[in-house]
Amino acid sequence: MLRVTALSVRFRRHDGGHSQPLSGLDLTLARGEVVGLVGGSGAGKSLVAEALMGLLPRNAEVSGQITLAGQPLARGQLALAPQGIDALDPLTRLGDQIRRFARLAGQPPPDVTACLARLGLPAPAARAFPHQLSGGMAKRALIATALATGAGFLIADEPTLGLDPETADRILALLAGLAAEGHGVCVISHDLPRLIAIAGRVTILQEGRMVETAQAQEFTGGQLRHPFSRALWSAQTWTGADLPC
Ligand SMILES: Nc1ncnc2c1ncn2[C@@H]1O[C@H](COP(=O)(O)OP(=O)(O)OP(=O)(O)O)[C@@H](O)[C@H]1O
Repeated sequence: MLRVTALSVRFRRHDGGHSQPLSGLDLTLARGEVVGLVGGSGAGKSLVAEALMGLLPRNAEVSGQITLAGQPLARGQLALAPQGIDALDPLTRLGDQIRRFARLAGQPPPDVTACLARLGLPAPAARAFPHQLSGGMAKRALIATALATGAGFLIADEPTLGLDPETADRILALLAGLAAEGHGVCVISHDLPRLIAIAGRVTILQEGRMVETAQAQEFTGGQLRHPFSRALWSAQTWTGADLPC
């Protein structure tokens, strides 16, 4: 079980002050499950991912506990498929990027074709540069590079952003499949209706603070406890049916 307790992030500013965009986040993630992380823009979702991965800049102060099976989380146990496809190296073919991720994580050379096929990507994609991939292929390529590390836990940051509904569904089904294979998968998303189709629990962030963690069925069952959670849900499921013509 990956356990995050009281995770906070503070940035020191040049003027000697500081900002604190994340305070007191608690999160658990077990192998075999998908957990969602949602919130408005700027709520701190990507910060959570970057803090867990140790990717924040030097002026960041991260506090809280991050443990896996009771021990401090070690390098290589958690992988991130970042939000932006610019995280892919624009000058390196995808197959070589997958090999590089595996090598840097101390893994044996991967079967690139199998890595691609696992994400529904065709074998020729191994020879493609990132600019030659569609948005949906690039999102899957980011997941492929993360999986090449061999980590048992994965964070996918906005894996469906900007994709058509069919491709978004396919990517979320892939992530659910990874959980079914035994990964622990945390999905950061703005797309709550799609997210609750695969996530057992969803943690809701508002302006850097966790307002609640709800079971997926609490969204559809009208049982959300916090007003912000209810507002987030109704904003995404509003159909416009009550709009006067
Ligand atoms: N390096 C940094 N220095 C200072 N503040 C930062 C830094 N990185 C992020 N922040 C701040 O942290 C807050 C949360 O940012 P974050 O990227 O985590 O939001 P988010 O919830 O992922 O938003 P979005 O859904 O728009 O991607 C923002 O106010 C942002 O300005």
